[in-house]
Amino acid sequence: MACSSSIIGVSVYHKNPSLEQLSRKIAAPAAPLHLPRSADKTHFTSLKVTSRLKPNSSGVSGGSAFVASATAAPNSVLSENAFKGFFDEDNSLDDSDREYSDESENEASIDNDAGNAVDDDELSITKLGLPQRLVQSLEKREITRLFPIQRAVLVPALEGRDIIARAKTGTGKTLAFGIPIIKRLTEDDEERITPRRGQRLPRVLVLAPTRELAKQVESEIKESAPYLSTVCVYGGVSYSSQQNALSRGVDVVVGTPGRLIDLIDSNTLKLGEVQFLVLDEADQMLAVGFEEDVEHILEKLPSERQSMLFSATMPTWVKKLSRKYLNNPLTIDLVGDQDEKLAEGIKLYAIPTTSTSKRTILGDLVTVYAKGGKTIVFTQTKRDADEVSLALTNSITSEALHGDISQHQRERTLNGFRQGKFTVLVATDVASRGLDIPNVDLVIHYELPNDPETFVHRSGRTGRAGKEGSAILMFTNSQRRTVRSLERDVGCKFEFVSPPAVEDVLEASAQQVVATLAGVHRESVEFFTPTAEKLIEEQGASALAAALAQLSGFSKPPSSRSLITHEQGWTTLQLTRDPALSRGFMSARTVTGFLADVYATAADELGKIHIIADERVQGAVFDLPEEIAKELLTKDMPPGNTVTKVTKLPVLQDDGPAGDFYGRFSNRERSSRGAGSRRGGSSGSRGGWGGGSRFSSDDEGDSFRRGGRSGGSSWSRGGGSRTGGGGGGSDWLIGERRSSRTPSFGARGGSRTRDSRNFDGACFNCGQSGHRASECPKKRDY
Ligand SMILES: Nc1ncnc2c1ncn2[C@@H]1O[C@H](COP(=O)(O)OP(=O)(O)OP(=O)(O)O)[C@@H](O)[C@H]1O
Repeated sequence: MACSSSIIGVSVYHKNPSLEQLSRKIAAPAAPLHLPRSADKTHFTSLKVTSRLKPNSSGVSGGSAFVASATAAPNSVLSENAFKGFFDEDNSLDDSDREYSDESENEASIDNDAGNAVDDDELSITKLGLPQRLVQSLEKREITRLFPIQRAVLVPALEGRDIIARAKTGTGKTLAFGIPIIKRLTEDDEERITPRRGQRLPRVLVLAPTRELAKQVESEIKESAPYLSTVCVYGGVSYSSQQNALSRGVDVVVGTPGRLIDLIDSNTLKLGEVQFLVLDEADQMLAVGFEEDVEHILEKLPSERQSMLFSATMPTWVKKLSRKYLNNPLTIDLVGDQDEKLAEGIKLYAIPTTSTSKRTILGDLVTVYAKGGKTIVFTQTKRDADEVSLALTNSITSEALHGDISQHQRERTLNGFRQGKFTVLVATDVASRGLDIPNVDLVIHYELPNDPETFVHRSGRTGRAGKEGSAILMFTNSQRRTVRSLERDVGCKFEFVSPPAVEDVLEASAQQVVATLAGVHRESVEFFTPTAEKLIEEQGASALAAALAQLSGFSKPPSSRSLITHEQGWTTLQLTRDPALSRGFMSARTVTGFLADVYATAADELGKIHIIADERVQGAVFDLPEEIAKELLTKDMPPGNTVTKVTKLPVLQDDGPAGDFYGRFSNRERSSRGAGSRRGGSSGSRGGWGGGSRFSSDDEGDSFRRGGRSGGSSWSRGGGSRTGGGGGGSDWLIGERRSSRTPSFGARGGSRTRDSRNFDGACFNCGQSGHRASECPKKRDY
């Protein structure tokens, strides 16, 4: 688990000045506190809990609300922006708070770590006094025990309290409000002498920021209480079916603000009997510009009602909304101020890329990390979502989802994804909030999210309901600092990894193919068995290997790929020198000089160079075109020098330039894009890996190799620069400087004169400047 887990508290506070004061002011009876055992493991590692028992007016057995003090978090921006100081402007408990607080007869603090027994039964839905019909439908869905947020909300909700709540993604917030509301409606109906029939008006209104979320809430409520009439209304589809459904009589209306207003204003939706209001993802309402609409709707609701607001953060508008429209709300915060904001079970990786290489490696990430399961890739723009999805489709089934896609198509796409008709959904942040798609194994942040909350919500599409998943953040060097702040803000740690090596992709592909074999029909297997037996007899295991390669899409061997630039057709090699046999320090120039002496063609074709950070190692990694790298590896090396092919990059010096580096050099970086002539390597039918078309780089320009190198990235040695002097200054800028100073050596493909008169670099052999190692007076025999 990449994210560290620390204290998670359940904070229940009235207009509280601080959690500590709260602990004193809202004290609790010394009643046994029942916390979920599972919560101990998965949601709470350390919990300072104060419990408070209300008279059992709720009808819930063992009805205890719990109050916990989470230790203040100095480092959590998310929390700070969210709930911290929510009630700062009103630091004292008002009369109603006191009244509520005083209802307790006993007061006690219970330290859960001190060993309070947790009663498993407490969370069992059969022990909560819920209506039998509700219990049955929940059990049918394999929901047998409450999740912590559901447990925390249940009692105060049943007591009629207004509630503001926050919990991590995928932890069951929908049923947190759903269960108490359904219980109240169900019991209300059961107690009626004359049943509500015909044109009954809605008793519950749920507001959601997106159509997808609204539909999801609708289906969660419908599945839990099929006997209630639940209608979902949202824009982008015709009014008539929604109008008809409302006119037939309804118990619960779930909707997005725009369409709700239309229906209210046309008098189709009447809110006069609404008893429960739920605002789901309230902060997101603000983000998508629904503030006015939401307020307009809230104004139309009966003042006698119970309101519950779920929000990940507490921007000013949401605070204002709570003050204006909620009645003395109880705040339940299961995230806490100093903890990681991500659900447990989400493993986090970060991968350094460039804007070009991310396209190249995306498919491989999906292959290696999702292992054939479902993946959601998040992009910043709709255009990117379309393009990335299209490019992926060459090798992996994929669809795009964003706001420009028609509502019908969005639903079709989501259904197809849910049903596993395709495995990769490429989406903008329209899908980052609330979407509950079971068994998403991998989330890829193709672009950095705009803020920590978005990161949490995107990542939270995996690892839901206690399951495991992975999230990968792709970032460029200029974004390295942002990644670090993200770690601080979210309270998590990334595992920094390199893009998958060719071998990893092959292995993962093979495993996926093998997994699919189990699904081949027995009769088909029988039909092919004689041929298989004959093949095995003739060719042994290689026949099966060939079949696996073909099925994996690798009928031809894939070309290698640079570990530095991720460019196809390049190989990354490592040069290591024995310090006892060499002088001076390793620099880019050293590499150039070394190659010039050992294999001049390699020096000509040299790509990027990085020096290894470990000071005990005199070494560098560098890129060469695949064939030239192979050739170099056959050459005799001078004593004390080793050249090897690397599959994983060592830690490199100056691993990332300062944040403004790409600002200054961004044009150069862009001009160096493209796989150029190395594209179209030798990959098989897989559609691009190595063949350049898994993510064809055509649209990215073509300048890197041919002629473009000298103007390439400032991280690359410019074309032909090997003979340039470039004394002093950063190694990384050498190529560029030299190519302008010594043009005769710059143009690749042109005649390359090895003229020592122009050599002002250092000798690889003795370290003196002005001559090459081959001309070194102290030349060793090798
Ligand atoms: N008590 C439970 N036991 C088992 N599964 C549950 C339970 N409660 C909810 N679930 C399931 O967990 C999944 C996540 O629930 P839900 O979508 O309500 O989470 P959420 O907290 O609203 O997530 P998000 O913050 O991403 O919107 C759903 O598939 C839901 O059916």
